[in-house]
Amino acid sequence: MGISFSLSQLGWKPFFQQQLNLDELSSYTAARVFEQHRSEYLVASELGLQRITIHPNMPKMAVGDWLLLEQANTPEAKFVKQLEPATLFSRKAVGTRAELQLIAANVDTVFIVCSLNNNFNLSRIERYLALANEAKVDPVVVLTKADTCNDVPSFIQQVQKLDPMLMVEAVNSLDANEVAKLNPWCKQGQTVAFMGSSGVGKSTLINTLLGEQTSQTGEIREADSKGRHTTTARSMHLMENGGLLLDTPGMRELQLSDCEEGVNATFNDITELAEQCKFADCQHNSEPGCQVQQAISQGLLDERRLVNYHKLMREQQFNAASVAERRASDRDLGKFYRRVQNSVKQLKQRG
Ligand SMILES: Nc1nc2c(ncn2[C@@H]2O[C@H](COP(=O)(O)OP(=O)(O)OP(=O)(O)O)[C@@H](O)[C@H]2O)c(=O)[nH]1
Ligand SMILES: [Zn+2]
Repeated sequence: MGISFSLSQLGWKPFFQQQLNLDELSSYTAARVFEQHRSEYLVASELGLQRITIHPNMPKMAVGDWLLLEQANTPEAKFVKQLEPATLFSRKAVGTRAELQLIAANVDTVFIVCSLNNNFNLSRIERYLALANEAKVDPVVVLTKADTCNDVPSFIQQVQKLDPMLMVEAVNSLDANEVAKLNPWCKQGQTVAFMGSSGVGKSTLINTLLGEQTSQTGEIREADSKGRHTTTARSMHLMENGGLLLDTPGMRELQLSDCEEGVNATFNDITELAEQCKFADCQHNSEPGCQVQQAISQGLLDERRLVNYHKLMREQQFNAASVAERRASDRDLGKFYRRVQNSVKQLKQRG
């Protein structure tokens, strides 16, 4: 097992402690999922890193999840139960069965990465904010490639206008001194993850945040994993200043689906105005007494923001509905098969 961790290093919080009774606290070991593979999880606990084989009767877990182990210090370590996650990124699987795919659990902060070049896009940032809000994870907008931009403050201001409480930082991801601006969210026991479109500099940022630690954790895992490959697609890493960095490709492909709450939270300026509209079902188009339109005409609200609010709302509804439809059509197909089987049976019985 080699390396060992303290519970606080691993991100243990009162929220998890409260889920356990005294008996469980004394008999079992709490462990956190660091890597997810097809047939096993790599988990970390006070006893170190170890592999847990996935059994069909185990609940589905994601990187970042907490679980309890029995006899954790033996090769027979047994999964006892999964703890309820404090936050969760999930998505509806595309396919015949409408399954919920768990992407990342117990993330404290998500860095919404956007570069300061022609890729800069406020509506895209709002989309990521909706996902973060739905997952109940605190967002921080990280504007990368600040070194290539000659008017950084104006971009920061534009993002800040989306929400005066929003955290925004501009960095050159290649410069560790600048990336240190993110340290307040990367302290011991804090878990961070990343969202952002391709090429904005997520990998660069991640490498800078991991610093020297990349190779160190790599070596530890190599020694531990009996020669298996050290890097993995879905994994957590320790950062130089003690935080945990969660990097999984699923985060990069997250879609808006069934996240009305997250969208509304992102646009709470609009939803608050909407409460004052004359008509309860106001669509904020050209209805009389529309407070949203009034705010736009007074220059208090960006029309782009209203357009994007409608767009994201429709998108999440559409994705959620198509999942429900898939589920319904699956059921119909199931019924059809059963009908056919029954009539075959009846025919056989008669024959
Ligand atoms: N000048 C400058 N270049 C950067 C910065 N961040 C990233 N880059 C460069 O931008 C390019 C893309 O960065 P990546 O880190 O690969 O981007 P990514 O978001 O991980 O992209 P995917 O792997 O496609 O998801 C690379 O050539 C980086 O060196 C920055 O802050 N300043
Ligand atoms: Zn209205």
